[in-house]
Amino acid sequence: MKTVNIALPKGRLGEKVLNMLDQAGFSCPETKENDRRLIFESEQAGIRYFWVKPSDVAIYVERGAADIGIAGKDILLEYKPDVYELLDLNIGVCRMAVAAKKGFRDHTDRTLRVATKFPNIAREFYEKKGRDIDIIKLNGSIELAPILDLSDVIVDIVETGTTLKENDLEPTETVVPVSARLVCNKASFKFKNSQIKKVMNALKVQCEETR
Ligand SMILES: Nc1ncnc2c1ncn2[C@@H]1O[C@H](COP(=O)(O)OP(=O)(O)OP(=O)(O)O)[C@@H](O)[C@H]1O
Ligand SMILES: O=P(O)(O)OC[C@H]1O[C@H](OP(=O)(O)OP(=O)(O)O)[C@H](O)[C@@H]1O
Repeated sequence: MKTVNIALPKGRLGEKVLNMLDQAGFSCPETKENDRRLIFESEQAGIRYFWVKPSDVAIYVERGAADIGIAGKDILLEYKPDVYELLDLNIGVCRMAVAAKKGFRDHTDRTLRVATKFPNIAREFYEKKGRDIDIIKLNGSIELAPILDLSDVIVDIVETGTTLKENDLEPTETVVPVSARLVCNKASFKFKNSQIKKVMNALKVQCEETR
Protein backbone atom coordinates (compact mmCIF):
# COMPACT_ATOMS: atom_id res chain seq x y z
CA MET A 1 0.00 0.00 0.00
CA LYS A 2 1.26 3.50 -0.85
CA THR A 3 1.81 5.73 2.18
CA VAL A 4 -0.01 9.08 2.23
CA ASN A 5 2.18 11.82 3.72
CA ILE A 6 0.21 14.55 5.46
CA ALA A 7 1.67 17.95 6.42
CA LEU A 8 0.02 19.29 9.57
CA PRO A 9 0.30 22.92 10.72
CA LYS A 10 1.92 23.32 14.15
CA GLY A 11 0.17 25.51 16.70
CA ARG A 12 -3.43 26.62 17.13
CA LEU A 13 -4.66 25.22 13.83
CA GLY A 14 -2.82 21.93 14.38
CA GLU A 15 -4.78 21.18 17.53
CA LYS A 16 -8.09 21.58 15.69
CA VAL A 17 -6.85 19.49 12.79
CA LEU A 18 -5.73 16.67 15.09
CA ASN A 19 -9.15 16.63 16.66
CA MET A 20 -10.84 16.43 13.29
CA LEU A 21 -8.51 13.69 12.03
CA ASP A 22 -9.13 11.75 15.23
CA GLN A 23 -12.90 11.93 14.74
CA ALA A 24 -12.47 10.98 11.10
CA GLY A 25 -10.69 7.76 12.16
CA PHE A 26 -7.14 8.87 11.30
CA SER A 27 -5.68 9.34 14.78
CA CYS A 28 -2.18 10.65 15.17
CA PRO A 29 -0.46 8.72 17.99
CA GLU A 30 -0.44 10.42 21.35
CA THR A 31 2.62 12.66 21.69
CA LYS A 32 4.51 12.93 24.95
CA GLU A 33 4.95 16.31 26.61
CA ASN A 34 8.02 18.09 25.21
CA ASP A 35 8.03 15.68 22.28
CA ARG A 36 10.32 17.19 19.65
CA ARG A 37 9.70 14.57 16.97
CA LEU A 38 8.28 15.96 13.74
CA ILE A 39 7.21 12.73 12.00
CA PHE A 40 4.55 10.28 13.20
CA GLU A 41 3.06 7.11 11.77
CA SER A 42 -0.72 7.08 12.10
CA GLU A 43 -2.48 4.29 13.98
CA GLN A 44 -4.20 3.77 10.63
CA ALA A 45 -1.84 1.91 8.27
CA GLY A 46 -0.44 3.87 5.34
CA ILE A 47 -0.58 7.37 6.84
CA ARG A 48 2.40 9.44 7.96
CA TYR A 49 2.17 12.87 9.57
CA PHE A 50 4.72 15.73 9.52
CA TRP A 51 4.49 18.79 11.74
CA VAL A 52 5.50 21.94 9.86
CA LYS A 53 5.17 25.70 10.31
CA PRO A 54 1.67 26.69 9.15
CA SER A 55 3.04 28.97 6.44
CA ASP A 56 5.25 26.13 5.08
CA VAL A 57 2.48 23.53 4.57
CA ALA A 58 1.78 24.71 1.02
CA ILE A 59 5.46 24.42 0.04
CA TYR A 60 5.70 20.81 1.27
CA VAL A 61 2.56 19.90 -0.66
CA GLU A 62 3.42 21.81 -3.83
CA ARG A 63 6.82 20.13 -4.07
CA GLY A 64 5.50 16.66 -3.21
CA ALA A 65 7.34 16.23 0.12
CA ALA A 66 3.80 15.82 1.46
CA ASP A 67 0.86 14.45 -0.56
CA ILE A 68 -1.78 16.43 1.29
CA GLY A 69 -1.77 19.12 3.97
CA ILE A 70 -3.89 21.57 5.89
CA ALA A 71 -3.30 25.27 5.27
CA GLY A 72 -5.18 28.48 6.01
CA LYS A 73 -6.79 30.19 3.02
CA ASP A 74 -4.63 33.23 3.94
CA ILE A 75 -1.50 31.23 3.15
CA LEU A 76 -2.95 29.97 -0.14
CA LEU A 77 -3.90 33.48 -1.23
CA GLU A 78 -0.53 34.90 -0.21
CA TYR A 79 1.74 32.28 -1.81
CA LYS A 80 -0.56 30.93 -4.56
CA PRO A 81 0.98 27.43 -4.50
CA ASP A 82 0.29 25.16 -7.47
CA VAL A 83 -1.84 22.63 -5.54
CA TYR A 84 -5.42 21.36 -5.60
CA GLU A 85 -7.69 22.80 -2.91
CA LEU A 86 -9.88 19.80 -2.04
CA LEU A 87 -11.98 20.88 0.92
CA ASP A 88 -12.95 23.79 3.15
CA LEU A 89 -12.56 22.22 6.60
CA ASN A 90 -14.58 24.93 8.32
CA ILE A 91 -12.04 25.23 11.16
CA GLY A 92 -9.61 28.09 11.83
CA VAL A 93 -12.41 30.38 10.76
CA CYS A 94 -11.42 34.06 10.81
CA ARG A 95 -11.07 36.91 8.31
CA MET A 96 -8.37 39.02 6.77
CA ALA A 97 -9.17 42.64 7.58
CA VAL A 98 -7.87 46.18 7.40
CA ALA A 99 -7.63 47.85 10.81
CA ALA A 100 -6.46 51.22 12.08
CA LYS A 101 -6.40 53.43 15.16
CA LYS A 102 -9.89 54.42 16.24
CA GLY A 103 -11.09 57.41 14.23
CA PHE A 104 -8.46 57.02 11.48
CA ARG A 105 -9.52 58.57 8.16
CA ASP A 106 -7.70 57.65 4.96
CA HIS A 107 -6.63 60.89 3.23
CA THR A 108 -6.25 59.60 -0.30
CA ASP A 109 -3.85 62.38 -1.30
CA ARG A 110 -0.85 60.55 0.20
CA THR A 111 0.57 57.05 0.06
CA LEU A 112 -1.04 54.75 2.63
CA ARG A 113 1.45 52.90 4.86
CA VAL A 114 0.26 49.30 5.31
CA ALA A 115 1.91 46.93 7.81
CA THR A 116 1.26 43.24 7.22
CA LYS A 117 2.51 39.67 7.22
CA PHE A 118 0.64 39.26 3.90
CA PRO A 119 2.17 41.69 1.35
CA ASN A 120 0.65 40.03 -1.72
CA ILE A 121 -2.88 39.95 -0.31
CA ALA A 122 -2.57 43.59 0.78
CA ARG A 123 -1.10 44.71 -2.55
CA GLU A 124 -3.87 43.02 -4.57
CA PHE A 125 -6.58 44.44 -2.31
CA TYR A 126 -5.38 48.04 -2.71
CA GLU A 127 -4.50 47.63 -6.40
CA LYS A 128 -8.15 46.81 -7.12
CA LYS A 129 -9.11 50.08 -5.42
CA GLY A 130 -6.39 51.99 -7.28
CA ARG A 131 -4.96 53.10 -3.93
CA ASP A 132 -1.26 53.90 -3.76
CA ILE A 133 0.37 52.07 -0.82
CA ASP A 134 3.71 51.47 0.85
CA ILE A 135 3.96 47.91 2.27
CA ILE A 136 5.79 47.38 5.54
CA LYS A 137 6.38 43.63 5.87
CA LEU A 138 6.33 42.39 9.47
CA ASN A 139 6.37 38.87 10.92
CA GLY A 140 4.13 39.25 13.98
CA SER A 141 2.63 41.66 16.54
CA ILE A 142 1.29 43.58 13.55
CA GLU A 143 -1.08 45.56 15.78
CA LEU A 144 1.89 47.52 17.15
CA ALA A 145 2.58 49.23 13.83
CA PRO A 146 -0.19 51.89 13.82
CA ILE A 147 0.24 52.52 17.55
CA LEU A 148 3.90 53.40 17.05
CA ASP A 149 3.14 55.26 13.80
CA LEU A 150 5.13 52.74 11.81
CA SER A 151 2.06 52.43 9.56
CA ASP A 152 -1.37 54.02 8.99
CA VAL A 153 -3.23 50.70 8.78
CA ILE A 154 -2.63 46.97 9.10
CA VAL A 155 -3.88 44.05 7.02
CA ASP A 156 -4.09 41.07 9.36
CA ILE A 157 -6.14 38.14 10.63
CA VAL A 158 -9.07 38.99 12.90
CA GLU A 159 -10.91 36.24 14.74
CA THR A 160 -12.59 37.47 17.93
CA GLY A 161 -11.39 41.07 17.53
CA THR A 162 -9.85 40.98 21.02
CA THR A 163 -6.30 41.84 19.90
CA LEU A 164 -7.57 44.89 18.01
CA LYS A 165 -9.76 46.03 20.88
CA GLU A 166 -7.06 45.64 23.50
CA ASN A 167 -4.73 47.78 21.41
CA ASP A 168 -7.29 50.53 20.67
CA LEU A 169 -7.61 49.61 17.02
CA GLU A 170 -10.73 48.92 15.00
CA PRO A 171 -11.42 46.95 11.82
CA THR A 172 -12.33 49.18 8.88
CA GLU A 173 -12.81 46.70 6.01
CA THR A 174 -12.89 42.95 5.42
CA VAL A 175 -10.44 41.80 2.77
CA VAL A 176 -11.44 38.12 2.57
CA PRO A 177 -12.92 35.37 4.78
CA VAL A 178 -10.40 32.74 5.91
CA SER A 179 -10.65 29.08 6.98
CA ALA A 180 -8.47 25.98 6.83
CA ARG A 181 -8.32 24.05 3.56
CA LEU A 182 -7.26 20.52 2.68
CA VAL A 183 -4.72 20.85 -0.14
CA CYS A 184 -3.23 18.18 -2.35
CA ASN A 185 -0.15 17.72 -4.51
CA LYS A 186 -1.22 17.48 -8.17
CA ALA A 187 0.75 14.31 -9.02
CA SER A 188 -0.24 12.61 -5.74
CA PHE A 189 -3.90 13.21 -6.56
CA LYS A 190 -3.40 11.10 -9.66
CA PHE A 191 -1.13 8.38 -8.26
CA LYS A 192 -2.52 8.01 -4.72
CA ASN A 193 -6.07 8.91 -5.64
CA SER A 194 -7.98 6.22 -3.76
CA GLN A 195 -6.03 6.68 -0.48
CA ILE A 196 -6.32 10.48 -0.66
CA LYS A 197 -10.04 10.30 -1.43
CA LYS A 198 -10.50 8.09 1.63
CA VAL A 199 -8.98 10.74 3.90
CA MET A 200 -10.82 13.53 2.10
CA ASN A 201 -14.22 11.84 2.36
CA ALA A 202 -13.77 11.04 6.06
CA LEU A 203 -12.84 14.69 6.73
CA LYS A 204 -15.77 15.86 4.60
CA VAL A 205 -18.19 14.02 6.87
CA GLN A 206 -16.57 15.66 9.92
CA CYS A 207 -16.61 19.19 8.55
CA GLU A 208 -20.21 18.87 7.37
CA GLU A 209 -21.18 17.89 10.91
CA THR A 210 -19.56 21.05 12.31
CA ARG A 211 -21.17 23.36 9.72
N1 LIG B 1 -6.54 34.31 15.66
C1 LIG B 1 -6.79 33.34 14.80
N2 LIG B 1 -7.92 32.67 14.87
C2 LIG B 1 -8.21 31.67 14.00
N3 LIG B 1 -7.40 31.28 13.03
C3 LIG B 1 -6.26 31.92 12.92
C4 LIG B 1 -5.90 32.97 13.79
N4 LIG B 1 -4.69 33.39 13.45
C5 LIG B 1 -4.34 32.61 12.41
N5 LIG B 1 -5.29 31.74 12.09
C6 LIG B 1 -5.29 30.71 11.03
O1 LIG B 1 -4.44 29.66 11.48
C7 LIG B 1 -3.30 29.56 10.63
C8 LIG B 1 -2.08 29.36 11.51
O2 LIG B 1 -1.91 30.49 12.32
P1 LIG B 1 -0.85 30.55 13.46
O3 LIG B 1 -0.98 31.91 14.09
O4 LIG B 1 -0.91 29.34 14.29
O5 LIG B 1 0.47 30.47 12.66
P2 LIG B 1 1.63 31.49 12.51
O6 LIG B 1 2.35 31.55 13.79
O7 LIG B 1 1.06 32.75 11.94
O8 LIG B 1 2.45 30.73 11.41
P3 LIG B 1 3.90 30.96 10.89
O9 LIG B 1 4.76 30.88 12.11
O10 LIG B 1 4.11 29.83 9.92
O11 LIG B 1 3.89 32.33 10.24
C9 LIG B 1 -3.28 30.84 9.80
O12 LIG B 1 -2.70 30.61 8.55
C10 LIG B 1 -4.73 31.22 9.72
O13 LIG B 1 -5.37 30.55 8.65
O1 LIG C 1 -9.05 38.61 16.68
P1 LIG C 1 -8.23 37.79 17.63
O2 LIG C 1 -9.03 36.62 18.18
O3 LIG C 1 -7.63 38.62 18.72
O4 LIG C 1 -7.05 37.11 16.80
C1 LIG C 1 -6.27 37.84 15.93
C2 LIG C 1 -4.81 37.76 16.25
O5 LIG C 1 -4.36 36.40 16.11
C3 LIG C 1 -3.22 36.39 15.24
O6 LIG C 1 -2.05 36.65 15.95
P2 LIG C 1 -1.09 35.55 16.59
O7 LIG C 1 -1.67 35.09 17.87
O8 LIG C 1 -0.80 34.51 15.55
O9 LIG C 1 0.18 36.43 16.90
P3 LIG C 1 1.27 37.07 15.93
O10 LIG C 1 0.60 37.52 14.64
O11 LIG C 1 1.80 38.23 16.70
O12 LIG C 1 2.30 36.01 15.69
C4 LIG C 1 -3.47 37.59 14.33
O13 LIG C 1 -2.26 38.02 13.70
C5 LIG C 1 -4.04 38.62 15.28
O14 LIG C 1 -3.02 39.34 15.94
